[in-house]
Amino acid sequence: MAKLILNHLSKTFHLGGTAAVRDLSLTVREGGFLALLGPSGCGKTTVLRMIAGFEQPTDGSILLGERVLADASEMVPPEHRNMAMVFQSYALWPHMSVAENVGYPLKVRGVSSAKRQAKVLEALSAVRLEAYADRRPADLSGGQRQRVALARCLVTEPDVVLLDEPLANLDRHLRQEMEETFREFHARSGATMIYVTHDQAEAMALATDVAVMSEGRLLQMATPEDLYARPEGRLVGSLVGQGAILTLASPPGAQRQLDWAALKALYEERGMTTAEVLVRPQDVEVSADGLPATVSSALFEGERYALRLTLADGQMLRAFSRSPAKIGDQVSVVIHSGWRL
Ligand SMILES: Nc1ncnc2c1ncn2[C@@H]1O[C@H](COP(=O)(O)OP(=O)(O)OP(=O)(O)O)[C@@H](O)[C@H]1O
Repeated sequence: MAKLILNHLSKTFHLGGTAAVRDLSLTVREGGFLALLGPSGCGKTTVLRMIAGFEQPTDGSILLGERVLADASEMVPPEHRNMAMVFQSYALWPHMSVAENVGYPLKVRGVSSAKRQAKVLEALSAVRLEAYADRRPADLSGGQRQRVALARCLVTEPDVVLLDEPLANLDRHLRQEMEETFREFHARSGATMIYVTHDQAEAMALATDVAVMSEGRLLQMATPEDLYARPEGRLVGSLVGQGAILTLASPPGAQRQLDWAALKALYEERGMTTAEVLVRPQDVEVSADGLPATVSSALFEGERYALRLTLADGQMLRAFSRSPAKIGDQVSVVIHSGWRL
């Protein structure tokens, strides 16, 4: 195994058309779990299909370690890349049992029946489906089918596992359960995984690294923690986690993490040049002596109220509150921390 390198990768489907992927460079470390995150149409699937070998780059190259998998002039066919792809639709054979489905890629490769059986059992136990070996896919739940698809990709011991929105068809409860399965699968297989999703919570929960894309470009790649705490630019800031973006007077210097004293001063200054500052709801304290605000919406979430607040100048903030609040309430807020985008 080795790291996967995307080097100035571009893809244009039609001559003279707009590029689906533009000059995208990133490295997925060996055994890493990368989520490709971005809105619909931003080019995530096209990146995944280029890595799998279903599309050829128009420009740039893809390398697995030292080995060039594809560039604009040549390309290693998908079956010679030792990668496995898991789709939303599972793509299981309905007429085969679970065990036969899982063992099929080995059968195609001419692996002996005894060896196949052992590998199939091992893969099924990795996704906790040993007891279902003789069932047909039609007799399984959506989550179980997805686990069969995962087991089928595990048997071939791929270097890289590619997942294209694999949980999109599942309900919320099952998604959480499957997230756990994916994490476990990643830990057990040691495979490098690349996971396409437009769901930021899913990307953050699963991956060791998240690459945020927009309009074919890579905006930022970082660990989930870093992406949340230090997003680069408005798009990443609004896509990852909850928060509100305030327009304040531009702070002097290059400092990006701003405390209450700085934020208050910048809010009141109304300078000529402005800066955008991301404020997370947990950094807003309601009922502390600070800026006057009006509650514009209050949503009871069980353990707390999620509030939208309107400041005196009309700007919006999000906050959490333990005590009940209702629309129209006048409050005072302190913003403990903000991140200059
Ligand atoms: N085979 C194709 N021929 C022409 N254009 C294509 C083709 N595949 C994708 N595109 C275009 O490339 C752009 C990126 O598509 P892609 O499917 O990679 O986006 P995505 O981020 O995966 O979106 P989604 O989340 O909706 O699947 C889109 O504008 C799409 O219309």
